[in-house]
Amino acid sequence: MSLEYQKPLCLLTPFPWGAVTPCRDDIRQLRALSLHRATNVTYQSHHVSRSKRGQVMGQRGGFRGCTIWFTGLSGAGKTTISFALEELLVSKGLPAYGLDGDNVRHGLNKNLGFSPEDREENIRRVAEVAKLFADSGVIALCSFVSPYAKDREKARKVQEDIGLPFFECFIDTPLEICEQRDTKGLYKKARAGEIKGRD
Ligand SMILES: Nc1ncnc2c1ncn2[C@@H]1O[C@H](COP(=O)(O)OS(=O)(=O)O)[C@@H](OP(=O)(O)O)[C@H]1O
Ligand SMILES: Nc1ncnc2c1ncn2[C@@H]1O[C@H](COP(=O)(O)OP(=O)(O)O)[C@@H](O)[C@H]1O
Repeated sequence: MSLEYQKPLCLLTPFPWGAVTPCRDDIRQLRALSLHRATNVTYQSHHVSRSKRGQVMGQRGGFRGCTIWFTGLSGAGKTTISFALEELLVSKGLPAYGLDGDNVRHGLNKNLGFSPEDREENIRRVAEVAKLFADSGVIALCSFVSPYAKDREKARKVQEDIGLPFFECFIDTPLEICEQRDTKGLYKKARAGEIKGRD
């Protein structure tokens, strides 16, 4: 498959000393290119079926793989609920794993910030990871602000396209309550103009 751009990378902004830095449109194009960089790759089928995996996962037998996706404001209670559910499921012999925004951003996604583009990429990667967990028979519990419906819909599609259930759960805590909690001091910083939605 060839990947050619209709539009050339023409919007480079020169620095006074002659170096160039890509502008936002260029970054979008570069990112789109980097997301589809590999060519000549062929999907390799596994020899183990989901039901076989289900037989060896957990103490309860049967395939349980799915994704439960918690979305909501910072401070809404996503992590609390997700990790409590993880504990409950594991205590009942059901394999579960909590993938949390703060944690994933320390590792896999530590090169991403909070611009709309970075949030989109954050959710795309996590959806792919959750798909692998779910396909292996684990209940993937994802707790991410994931503010954009289109990104959550893509995450759902990634799972449902291969027959894995996906449950979206909106933690509907009002902004005023989240701001009162402000466990990380982010709302205070945002009100003070120290951080913006993109920072
Ligand atoms: N600007 C800004 N906006 C939102 N969140 C911020 C920001 N800066 C840092 N943080 C911290 O990062 C956590 C959110 O990461 P996510 O990966 O869930 O965000 S997103 O889904 O990509 O929007 C979020 O975690 P939670 O508070 O648990 O939601 C914050 O601790
Ligand atoms: N249902 C709840 N009722 C009251 N406080 C809660 C509830 N869920 C979470 N909290 C508290 O709110 C704060 C933020 O919760 P957290 O799970 O970290 O939110 P998020 O992951 O959405 O940012 C924590 O101090 C937590 O103890």
